[in-house]
Amino acid sequence: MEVLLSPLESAKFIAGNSKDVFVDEDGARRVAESLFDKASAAEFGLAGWKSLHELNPRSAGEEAVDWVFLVDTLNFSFWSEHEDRKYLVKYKGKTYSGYWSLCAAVNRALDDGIPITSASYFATMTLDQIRHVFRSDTEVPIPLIEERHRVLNESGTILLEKFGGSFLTCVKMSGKSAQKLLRLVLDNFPSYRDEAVFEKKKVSFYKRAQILVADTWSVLEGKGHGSFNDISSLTIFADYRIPQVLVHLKAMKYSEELMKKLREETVFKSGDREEVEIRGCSVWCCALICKHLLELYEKKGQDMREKINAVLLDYYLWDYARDHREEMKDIPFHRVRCIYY
Ligand SMILES: Nc1nc2c(c(CN[C@H]3C=C[C@H](O)[C@@H]3O)cn2[C@@H]2O[C@H](COP(=O)(O)O)[C@@H](O)[C@H]2O)c(=O)[nH]1
Repeated sequence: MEVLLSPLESAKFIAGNSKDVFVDEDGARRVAESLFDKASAAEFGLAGWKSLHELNPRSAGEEAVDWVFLVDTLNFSFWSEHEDRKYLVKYKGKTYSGYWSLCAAVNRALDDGIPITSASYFATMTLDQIRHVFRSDTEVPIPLIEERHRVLNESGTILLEKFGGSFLTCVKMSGKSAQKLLRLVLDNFPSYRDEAVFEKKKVSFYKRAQILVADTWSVLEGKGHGSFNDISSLTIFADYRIPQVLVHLKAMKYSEELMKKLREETVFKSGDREEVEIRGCSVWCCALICKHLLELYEKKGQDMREKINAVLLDYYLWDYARDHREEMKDIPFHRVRCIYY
């Protein structure tokens, strides 16, 4: 087996050999043009991570970084088999679904005095304690509860043994490099190794590892230990929502055969060709959108490389997908049960 390709190299290779998913270059350019005015607005920037999302930590201290590590260790697989029967968590008078239900459950536990973000606690949590912390306010439990138990015990034990129980220690070791922090996470935490084989090449997505680095950058407000000088080298995070919004915005297309399988709610396995093509083409499509956006600003004599990168584009598109659920209901998302996204 040859060398493992980086997420960006993987995306380019997959998009160049994909059979059922197509990146539409003109569509990507049109999306960039539609984002032109928004890209310089506040909600597109780093500050939006806190100002737009009430469940995210307000502070930028060690406990906020630990919150990010815990949440991103569990940041996977929130989709439900039936849209009308799903895992929901009520918190401070509001009902949260999907990814936000995870954050609501974590904040509910902290309010109840459960030190859920402390490695010394989650390293040895029992399955029953996990069931209690992530209990649902419907009859539908959080998906993959046993896997969540396993990855929490595993990650907590490693954080204790190698980093004194604090993810901030790991961040400090990265020397303000996003790529070094990404490498530290991948080398030490097995559940973050999100890889596949495509056309006999080893490809990578590293969705949770990259979003962990991005959320660390965000919670530290791009300052101090979080002032990563290479944050623009990250790709978007290949989940199951970004592909949906890219198809909705006509920057990406599926073959008829694939669309039929998605509409039939086929459950794919992690590493299936269709899944790898959907994820890889999404990453490549967003790399093109970023490139076009920067070129549009350059034509206006503006260097926006500090303001526009795949992380901020991803956050914007993910929030867009959340806010336009109704308009996007005819675009199916791909279903995989896994711990990677
Ligand atoms: N590409 C990308 N995927 C993301 C996120 C987030 C939340 N993070 C940020 C959001 C606000 C704050 O700024 C957080 O930093 C969750 N997901 C993924 O989505 C899926 C859940 O979707 P739904 O079932 O609709 O809740 C699941 O695979 C989950 O892993 C992101 O930002 N980008």
